[in-house]
Amino acid sequence: MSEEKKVCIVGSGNWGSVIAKIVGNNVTASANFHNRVPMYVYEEMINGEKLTEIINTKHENVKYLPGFKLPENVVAVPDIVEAAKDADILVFVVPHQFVGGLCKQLNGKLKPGALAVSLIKGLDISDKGLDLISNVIRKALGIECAVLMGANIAPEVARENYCEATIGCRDREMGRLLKEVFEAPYFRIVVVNDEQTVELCGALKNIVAVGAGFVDGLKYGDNTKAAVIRLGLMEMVKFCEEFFQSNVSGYRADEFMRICGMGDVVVTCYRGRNRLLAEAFVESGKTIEELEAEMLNGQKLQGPPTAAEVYTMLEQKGLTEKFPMFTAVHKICTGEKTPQAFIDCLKNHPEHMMS
Ligand SMILES: NC(=O)c1ccc[n+]([C@@H]2O[C@H](COP(=O)([O-])OP(=O)(O)OC[C@H]3O[C@@H](n4cnc5c(N)ncnc54)[C@H](O)[C@@H]3O)[C@@H](O)[C@H]2O)c1
Ligand SMILES: O=P(O)(O)OC[C@H](O)CO
Repeated sequence: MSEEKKVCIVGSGNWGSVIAKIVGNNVTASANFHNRVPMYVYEEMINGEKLTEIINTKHENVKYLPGFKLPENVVAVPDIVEAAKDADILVFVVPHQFVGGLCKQLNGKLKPGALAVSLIKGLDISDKGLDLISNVIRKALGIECAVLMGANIAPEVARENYCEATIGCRDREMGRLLKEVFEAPYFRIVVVNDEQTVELCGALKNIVAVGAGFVDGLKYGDNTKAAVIRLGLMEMVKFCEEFFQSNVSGYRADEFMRICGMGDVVVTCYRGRNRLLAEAFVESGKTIEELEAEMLNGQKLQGPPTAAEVYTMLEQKGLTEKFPMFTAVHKICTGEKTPQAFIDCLKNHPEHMMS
C-alpha cells in the first residue's frame, strides 16, 4: 500500500479558506491522503483572541470566510515551517505580494520530493525582470509547481454553486493527483499540460477587471464592458506572445477559451473585488489603498499591483503603446491619468486599426 500523502494549505484568506474546506473534505473521503490538513494562518488578533485559536475551536475563519464551517481536520497553524514541514503537497494560496517572503522561510525545510501547486493570481517583478509566481516557488524551493486557476469567486464556491477550474501541470501523474485533491461534484477540473498560459490568464485578467470597474464607475453600461473584455483579452494574448512565447513552455491560445481564460475574465469583470474597488475608486475619488482598507477587511487586491508590475516591464521594453489598456489601468490607479482617459484608450485602441 502506498503511503498516504499529506497536504498543507499555505494561506487562509478568502480563497485560501474555501480551498481548505474543499481539500479537508476530499482527504477525508480518500484513502490516498492523510486526514490532517495543516493550514498556515498569518496570525492576527480578533477581539482579543488569536485567529488560529478561533479557527481551531469554532472551525470557522470568522475574518476571511465568515458564515462557513471548515472541516475539523483543517488545523490552523501560525508557523509556516511547522505547517509545511511534513507535507507532500503544498497548496500556495496567499496574495502574490507575500509569496516571496514565505518561500524564504521554507527554503531547506521541506520534505524531499514535496510538490507544490499555486492558486495565486499575480506576477513577480525583480531586477531580473518579470516572472511567474510558480517560478518564484520553483526557484526558491527547488520543487515542481503546478497551477490551478479558474472563474472562482470564493464566496460562490463556498456556497457550493457549480463552477470549474483548470489545473496546468506538465506531469500527468502529478496532474491526476492534484485533480483528486481539489475536485468536487460542484467544482469540476480540467487538467492541461500548458501550465504557463493557465497561470498568465489568472494573473492578467485582474488588470482587465480593474478596467471593467472604471467603466462601471463612469456608468458606461454593458456594451462598453463587453469591449473592455474583448480588448483586454487581446492584450492578454499579445502579452503572452511578447514575453512568454520564446521560453521553454511557450504559450497556447487554446487556454484562453478555457475557464481559466475567457471564463475568469468575464466573472471578474462582473463580480470580482478588483471590479468593485475600481468602480468605487471612480465614484469616491479615494485612493485604491484607502478603499482596500475600508472595503475589504484585510483581503488584498491583486489587479493594481499586477498592473504596476506589468507597466514596469512594458516601459523598460518601450511597449506601452502596444498595451494601452494595461498602461491606462496602471496610470489611472496611481492618479497620473483620470478615469475618463480609460474611455479614450478604448476608442483609440490599436486593435481598431486596419492592417
Ligand atoms: N478571493 C477569491 O475569490 C479568489 C479566487 C481565486 C483566486 N484567488 C487568488 O488567491 C490568492 C489568495 O487570495 P485570498 O482571497 O485567499 O486572500 P485575501 O485577499 O483574502 O488576502 C488576505 C490574506 O492575506 C494574509 N496576509 C496579510 N498580510 C500577510 C503577510 N504579511 N504575510 C502573509 N499573509 C498575509 C491574511 O492573513 C489573509 O489570509 C490571490 O492571488 C487571489 O488572486 C482569489
Ligand atoms: O475578487 P477578485 O477580483 O480578486 O477575483 C477573484 C477570482 O480571481 C475570480 O476568479
